[in-house]
Formats: sequence, structure tokens, C-alpha cells
Amino acid sequence: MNCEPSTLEADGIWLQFGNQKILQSVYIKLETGRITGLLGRNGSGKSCLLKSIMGLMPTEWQSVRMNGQFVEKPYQQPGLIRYLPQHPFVPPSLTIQAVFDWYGVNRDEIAQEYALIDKLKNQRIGKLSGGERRLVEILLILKSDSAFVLLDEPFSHLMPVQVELLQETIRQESRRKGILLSDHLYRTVLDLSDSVYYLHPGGRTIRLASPEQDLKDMGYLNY
Ligand SMILES: Nc1ncnc2c1ncn2[C@@H]1O[C@H](COP(=O)(O)OP(=O)(O)OP(=O)(O)O)[C@@H](O)[C@H]1O
Repeated sequence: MNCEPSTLEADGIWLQFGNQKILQSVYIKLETGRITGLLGRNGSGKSCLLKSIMGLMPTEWQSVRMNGQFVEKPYQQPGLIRYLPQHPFVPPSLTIQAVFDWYGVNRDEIAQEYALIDKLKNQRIGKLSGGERRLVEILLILKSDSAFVLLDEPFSHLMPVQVELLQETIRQESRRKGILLSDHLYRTVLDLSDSVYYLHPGGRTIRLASPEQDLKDMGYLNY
């Protein structure tokens, strides 16, 4: 890559399983220095969209462009993009210290803010609780050296104080990265995001102009 990535656009994403249309010509744009929220009902296709942007899910059609240039397999481009899936992905046999070393992330720096990461540094991933493991995985992805980060439900399994701490880390990292944030903690997503997309069942994104009202109108929130 000959220039610093600053925009990542995913365009015309079309995905269906048999006759079930999940994504129909979806467009979404990320910019470094900004947090972009993604909301939608259960089963509307948010996780599929994130996997498609990464290049991890075969689609009928899609175009992912970095600074206007087509990228065939984003996940293969060094330093371009990191993705937090919903499921655990770090090998259980590694210790916290080993996994941070493996990702090239400075554990000591993180441990100053996250006491847990210091306390459990020699613990194996497989022996952590669900929430502890989730926190380690989020921090690995968020703190990795990449221009863009896709976060699929980062706040699930975390206790409120960790959610608060993590919001601050997401804000800090967004100063130099473009972050896509998908989570059902919609207030947190709205608070953090510079712009918010809603994925309609049936597969189109719309950018919300008045998020709270729009979400009520679309049945995502109660009146
Ligand atoms: N590999 C697959 N094969 C067939 N159908 C799939 C596959 N993966 C996902 N789906 C279907 O695609 C739809 C969208 O799933 P997805 O996980 O993207 O939804 P989501 O918006 O992330 O939901 P949630 O908010 O509940 O996490 C669902 O109906 C799901 O059953």
C-alpha cells in the first residue's frame, strides 16, 4: 500500500443463503478518526456483514475499497483491518502474556488501566471466565496495529465497570483508527459513534439522522 489508509468503503454487498436474502446491496463507510455504529435486529445480518467486509464470508457480490482502491481480501492486507468475532478465537493453551506478545501488543501498557490483565498475566486463556476471556480478546483486537477495527458485540459478557473502561479505550483508539461498532447496548453505541447505520431485515443499510426516533420508528426500540 502506497498511502496511509483513511477510508474503507464496503459497497454493493449481496449475500443470500438459498432463497433467504441477508444483505442486498449494502453500503457502509469507515474513516480513520471516527467511530461508526451498526445496529439492527437479531438475525438481520450484522455479523454476516462484518465477516463479508473482512473477506471471510463468500458473497454473491461485493466491493471493498481502501482509499477508493479495490481490496480483494482485506484480512490478508497487513496493518489494514482487525476483526473481533462473536465467538472465542484465541487458543486456550496460551497465557495472556504469550497472546499479547503474539499479537505484538504491549501488555504492560494495557495493564496500567486494566488491573485484571496484570493480575492474570500468567494465566492460560482456557482457564479464564467468559468475561475475562472476552476482555482479553477485545483488547488484543482494539490495540493491534491496524487502520480499521470491526467489533462484533464487544460489550457482551462484560460487567458495567469494564464496559465503561472499554468505552474510553475505544475512544482513545479511534483517534488514529476507523472503528465499526456493532452491539445491542444501543445507548453506548449511540454515545460513542460519530455516525450510525441501521441494517434493515431484508438487507439494506440506512444512515440514521435522528437515531433514537428512527430506532423507535423501525421497531428496534419501544416507544
Ligand atoms: N452460514 C450460514 N448459513 C446459513 N444461514 C446463516 C449462516 N450464517 C448466518 N446465517 C443466517 O443469516 C442471518 C443473519 O445472521 P447474523 O448472525 O449475521 O445476524 P446478526 O444481525 O448478527 O444477529 P444478532 O444480533 O442476533 O447477533 C440469520 O438468519 C442467520 O441464521
